[in-house]
Amino acid sequence: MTDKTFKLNTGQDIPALGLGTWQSEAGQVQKAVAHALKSGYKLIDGAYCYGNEDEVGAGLAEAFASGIKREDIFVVSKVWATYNTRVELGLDKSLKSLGLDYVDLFLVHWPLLMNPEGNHDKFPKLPNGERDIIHSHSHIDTWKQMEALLSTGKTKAIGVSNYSKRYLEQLLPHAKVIPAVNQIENHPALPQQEIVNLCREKGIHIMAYSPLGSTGGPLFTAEPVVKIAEKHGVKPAAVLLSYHIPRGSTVLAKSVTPERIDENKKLIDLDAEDIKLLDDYSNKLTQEGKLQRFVYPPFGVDFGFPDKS
Ligand SMILES: NC(=O)C1=CN([C@@H]2O[C@H](COP(=O)(O)OP(=O)(O)OC[C@H]3O[C@@H](n4cnc5c(N)ncnc54)[C@H](OP(=O)(O)O)[C@@H]3O)[C@@H](O)[C@H]2O)C=CC1
Ligand SMILES: O=C[C@H](O)[C@@H](O)[C@@H](O)[C@H](O)C(=O)O
Repeated sequence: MTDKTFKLNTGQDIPALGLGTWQSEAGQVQKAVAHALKSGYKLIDGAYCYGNEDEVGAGLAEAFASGIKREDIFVVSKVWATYNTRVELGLDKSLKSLGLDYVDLFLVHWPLLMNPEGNHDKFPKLPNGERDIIHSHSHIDTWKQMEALLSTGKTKAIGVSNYSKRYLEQLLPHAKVIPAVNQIENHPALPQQEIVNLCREKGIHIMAYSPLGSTGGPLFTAEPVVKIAEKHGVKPAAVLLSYHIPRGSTVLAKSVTPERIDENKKLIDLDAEDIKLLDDYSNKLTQEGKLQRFVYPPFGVDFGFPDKS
């Protein structure tokens, strides 16, 4: 599955499968990135916020030294929320850590501004312990800065992350460049179909994050996932990752474990019966108000996600 790609609205090919690096510890992530690239992965998803782009960069360098070419891989980074009024500076910092002169895709990580002059580079806090957010900032102004990045050559494409339908509808009338991507949490327990449908209509590619349910893979025991895995003789991870391919989405799987990095490449073709089983499960959770969102940082901001609004 590592050779399958989708087309972005920029004309670029984006791999269907990528290695995630959130919470990948320094000391492990270099090896994970190098191992993934040497074993055929073509996409690495990172972010300034993850605090490990130096090690990701060391992994890239290791892969390049083994003969992998820069132009054959797709590197993603994201501007962190304290840099949403300084996106080029954010990108420069990521590029320096990664040891690259461009990324293939640069995303707005979250559509809000945390105080750039606050008491911490990434997570400024107020005296009461809440995150220090500049509520008067418009995410549309961040997007205008993102658009200006394209002429610098430091990124081939720009996109967003954690954008709800409501936020996309605010942004799109003001966008000179339609985001190439919206990276969102997506799995059968959080299909976010209204966002996926709008993105499809507007030509915005979905990158699905936390496909296994994030840390520890809590979705491995979901009933339809187990059933489909047994039917195909694969592990639940293969079902959860494969779910995204017929949806036309790129899927990001994080692992620092070489055996799992290898295992996660082995996606399967889900048949119509499997897809119906997973869709029925999603619909049931939606109707019962039991959707599961695993990544919802304590920003204290209403991002417009129906399960959280
Ligand atoms: N834009 C955004 O705001 C966000 C983006 N992301 C991106 O998406 C990526 C993936 O999402 P993430 O939240 O990390 O979680 P995932 O859903 O990818 O799950 C990762 C967890 O599953 C474990 N795991 C991986 N493969 C297997 C396997 N085959 N069998 C058993 N366990 C397995 C990993 O363990 P181990 O590593 O120990 O092997 C880790 O604990 C992130 O790393 C990041 O790049 C994620 C969240 C938010
Ligand atoms: O990409 C992964 C997530 O969005 C992560 O960057 C955030 O959850 C961050 O740790 C936070 O606490 O705000």
